[in-house]
Amino acid sequence: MHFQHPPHAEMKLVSCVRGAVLDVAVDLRAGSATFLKWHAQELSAENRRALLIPEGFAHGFQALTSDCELIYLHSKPYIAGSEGALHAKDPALDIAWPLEITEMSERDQKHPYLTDQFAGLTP
Ligand SMILES: Cc1cn([C@H]2C[C@H](O)[C@@H](COP(=O)(O)OP(=O)(O)O[C@H]3O[C@@H](C)C(=O)[C@@H](O)[C@H]3O)O2)c(=O)[nH]c1=O
Repeated sequence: MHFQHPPHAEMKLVSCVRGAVLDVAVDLRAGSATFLKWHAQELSAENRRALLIPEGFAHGFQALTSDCELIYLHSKPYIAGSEGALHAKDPALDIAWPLEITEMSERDQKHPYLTDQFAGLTP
């Protein structure tokens, strides 16, 4: 589940042009009524939906077919040093992934679980 820390927080518009994914956004905004809650939306070439993910949210997805292609439009440039991430299986998020997670990048497997110290992102 990826995001960029402020002041490089970005908005993303995600669509799936081949296959299907479950696309998930997690609210990381400090003080938000939906802090650490997630929202999932199936995006597919068939349903032609797109998900707009605001600044202050983490984003990730699970492939539902083996042939997915996604397009992301980002509102800010990629800044390597400002990357942040949550673990997709973090119990504090309890994301209901529809399939067993069988593949994850080495980098994404290493993200630590959240602790009580995480107070959220402030713009
Ligand atoms: C995202 C990105 C990565 N990179 C580099 C960093 C790294 O060395 C390599 C692979 O990066 P990542 O492992 O972050 O790639 P990836 O896991 O595909 O990252 C993406 O995940 C999804 C969920 C998102 O929401 C995207 O915004 C992006 O964070 O590419 C760029 O040079 N430019 C970029 O815009």
